[in-house]
Amino acid sequence: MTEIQAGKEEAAAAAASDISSVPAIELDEVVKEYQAHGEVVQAVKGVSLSIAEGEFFSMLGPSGCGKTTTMRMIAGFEDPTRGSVRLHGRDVTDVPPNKRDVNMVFQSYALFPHMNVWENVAFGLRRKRVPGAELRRRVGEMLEIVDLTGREKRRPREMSGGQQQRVALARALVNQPRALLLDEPLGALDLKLRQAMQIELKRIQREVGITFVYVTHDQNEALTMSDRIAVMNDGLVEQLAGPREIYERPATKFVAGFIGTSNLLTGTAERFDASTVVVRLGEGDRVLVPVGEGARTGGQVEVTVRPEKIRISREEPAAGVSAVRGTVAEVVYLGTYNSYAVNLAGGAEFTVFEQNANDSSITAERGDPVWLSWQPHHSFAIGS
Ligand SMILES: Nc1ncnc2c1ncn2[C@@H]1O[C@H](COP(=O)(O)OP(=O)(O)OP(=O)(O)O)[C@@H](O)[C@H]1O
Repeated sequence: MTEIQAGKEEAAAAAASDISSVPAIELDEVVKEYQAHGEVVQAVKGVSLSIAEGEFFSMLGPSGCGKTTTMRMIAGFEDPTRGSVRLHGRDVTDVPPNKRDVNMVFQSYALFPHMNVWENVAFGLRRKRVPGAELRRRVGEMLEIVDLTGREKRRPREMSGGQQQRVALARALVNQPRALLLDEPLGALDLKLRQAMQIELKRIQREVGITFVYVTHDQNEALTMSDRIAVMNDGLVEQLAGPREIYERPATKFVAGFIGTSNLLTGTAERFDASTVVVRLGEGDRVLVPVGEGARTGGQVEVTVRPEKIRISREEPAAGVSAVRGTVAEVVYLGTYNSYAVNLAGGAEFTVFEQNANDSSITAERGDPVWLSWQPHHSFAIGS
């Protein structure tokens, strides 16, 4: 037995003895290919991930990146072309959806229009012939969790979109699945309701303690609710981490661009002192990057910095910070902050956010020459 095999066996034995350490969902090198008009489309190109019991896990990415296909393979609605799916330690790759102990909630709530709220939620339990007293208790409890007590007699058409979505959620949760899969469930709601429902969903998930897997193309939604996020692009996971790390330390250019706004600079990296690398941009400008933040010396590197970390000023900043010069191309007043588009001397275009903390005056107007500066630890080199 090799050392690696021995290590794997030990880990497996440890996992088996401690039920909570068995992941709720595991995908192992999952690939999905479709045949479309004589061509093979690879919707998912090899995804491996492990979702912990009780986790709020999101799959985030642009349209067509393979999120829904990945989720449908977890649910069992699609068979992987290659790779395997495990739920709570059991290989379910060939197990049909109704035997998987997961439930799915869709954007279209698919409620029964002729049934009232109570009947909609009770439907699954009736089919399973759950006895009357237990059924009433479970439906009642679930309606309380989704905050619909008192609305039992309403029909779906007599309710708002958010309320209907909560009925759909209650209907899925009342069956006590071990994991709930949600595919853009808030997609049909307007922004205000969506935001309210995001907080609601997170609360409900905490209360019921079930693993939630959430598919969305909305970065704010994923950042608000998730314990961890898998950012997907073109059938692959580009980064898998907590919201803070995804935002503060995007692993690739794609992630940096997809989550929030980021500014990119290209330059030549040189060792400056024991703790800092300097990236020279031409035009005399330079960016400082702490050693260990990926800026390999002796070649071209790309460095990124978020718009809210940058200070815009008319005067040259003090030494010790990264500083570049530019000209203001546009200023937009957005209430809580001002957004500047700045053309840098080296050719790049930067976005800078300036909080309206003190007064509503704007530091610079269109056409003004400015300095942009930020602390070295706010920038890091980024992979392509
Ligand atoms: N049944 C199918 N036949 C052929 N191609 C498909 C099929 N289903 C999905 N695809 C393709 O696979 C890719 C991934 O689709 P998928 O629906 O998983 O993406 P998505 O990230 O969920 O996108 P969206 O946010 O638009 O739903 C797309 O290019 C899509 O056109």
